Amino acid sequence: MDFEFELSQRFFFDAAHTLRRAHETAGSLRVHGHTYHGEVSVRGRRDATSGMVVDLAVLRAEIEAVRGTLDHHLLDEVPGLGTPTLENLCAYIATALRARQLPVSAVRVWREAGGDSCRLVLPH
Ligand SMILES: Nc1nc2c(c(=O)[nH]1)N=C([C@H](O)[C@H](O)COP(=O)(O)OP(=O)(O)OP(=O)(O)O)CN2
Ligand SMILES: [Zn+2]
Repeated sequence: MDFEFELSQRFFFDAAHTLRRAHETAGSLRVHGHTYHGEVSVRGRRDATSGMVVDLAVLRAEIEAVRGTLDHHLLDEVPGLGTPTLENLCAYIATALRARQLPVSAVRVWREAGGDSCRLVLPH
């Protein structure tokens, strides 16, 4: 049976942002930081020889390259991110990893402190 698998790798990054919003505006407008947690999932079938969808070392290396554009950055200034919301962070990470030829199926970004979480699911 040729099963289809979903493989996931977690990571985190620390970054600053501001957020212009209609609600609770004061705190969000000042530059401040968060620890963001991320989880990237890739979907596919096993390679007959390696038994892998993709080597986790490759997935980790590609994530690290994208993580480096976010960690210890002011997210407002990251090219291609847009307003630094959880949704845009998910889309940014998914787009960057798909551009690196990874079969991304989902990206989740969350902040432990406030319990905020967002998950982007990409179509098959
Ligand atoms: N749809 C979305 N709504 C909101 C988002 C988002 O990403 N997508 N983000 C925020 C805020 O960033 C979030 O509530 C945290 O508040 P913030 O002002 O950024 O920082 P705080 O220090 O108040 O947050 P902590 O949770 O205390 O770290 C709101 N809405
Ligand atoms: Zn914030």
